[in-house]
Amino acid sequence: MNYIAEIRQQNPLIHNITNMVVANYSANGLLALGASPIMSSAPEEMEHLAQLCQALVINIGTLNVAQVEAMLIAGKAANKNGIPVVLDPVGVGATPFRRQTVQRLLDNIQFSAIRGNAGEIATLANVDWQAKGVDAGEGKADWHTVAKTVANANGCVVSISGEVDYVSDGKQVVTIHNGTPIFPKITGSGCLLSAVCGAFLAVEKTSQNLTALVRACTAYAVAGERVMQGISSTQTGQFAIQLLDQLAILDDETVEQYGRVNYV
Ligand SMILES: Nc1ncnc2c1ncn2[C@@H]1O[C@H](COP(=O)(O)OP(=O)(O)OP(=O)(O)O)[C@@H](O)[C@H]1O
Ligand SMILES: Cc1ncsc1CCO
Ligand SMILES: [Mg+2]
Repeated sequence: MNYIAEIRQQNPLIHNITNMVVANYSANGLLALGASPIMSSAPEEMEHLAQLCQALVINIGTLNVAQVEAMLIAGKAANKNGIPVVLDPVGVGATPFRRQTVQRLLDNIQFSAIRGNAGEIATLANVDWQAKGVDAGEGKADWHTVAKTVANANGCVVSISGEVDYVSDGKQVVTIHNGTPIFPKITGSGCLLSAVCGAFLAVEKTSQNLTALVRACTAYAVAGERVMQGISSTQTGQFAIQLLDQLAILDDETVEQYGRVNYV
């Protein structure tokens, strides 16, 4: 399937319950790609939004108690309506509140995909890890096993982003060897990727969630590589802006041509 063409044609509405750092950037990134964003965390309107939207993205970056209530209502309503739900467990290892909230979300919501950096997914797999706040941090793990384990434990697709991205549905593991080390130098690059995963899942009507996630992660990393053809590795501000520009002109053929994807 040509996911990007489908997104531009269908213009899916993506509901994001996200953090205050990245709300604007994520909304602009979804618009650039050809989807439509709506950002909302009001518990009062979660059920109504589930009637209107084609995907839900839950991001725990700047949690508060009211937002957790909204996430639970929205996630359950999305499940009832058959809308895909993505979880970005931002900084889940950092505090007990984040850990407990992610556990509640996983216990009450059936996610289609979980997308996080190495530290976040290592935490979900109970791997010993030195995360640094919301950043990936340091440690060693067998990522094939971690991706599979977390996918099987939660009955969904799991994507671990980093120098290599690992995507698994619990059976297969796919590695993606695209991207640029400047990505972690801008805040919210992973949060936007999770929103982009929501847009790809929104147009995937045959439950090929592994394929949708692989294509989303490949497309996004290729867009980043194309930005770096025109700027230097210290131009983080330009990178943030021009990533939006590249998402706006990216097409499925380019992703196919430049994607370095291994099915293991
Ligand atoms: N060292 C690297 N080399 C190449 N690509 C990278 C590298 N690190 C991250 N990426 C790419 O950056 C993108 C965002 O992933 P990253 O792991 O930085 O997210 P994140 O840590 O969740 O970000 P944030 O929490 O700031 O939103 C992905 O497409 C990933 O492939
Ligand atoms: C910096 C930061 N703090 C909470 S969320 C966030 C955005 C990157 O995940
Ligand atoms: Mg992140």
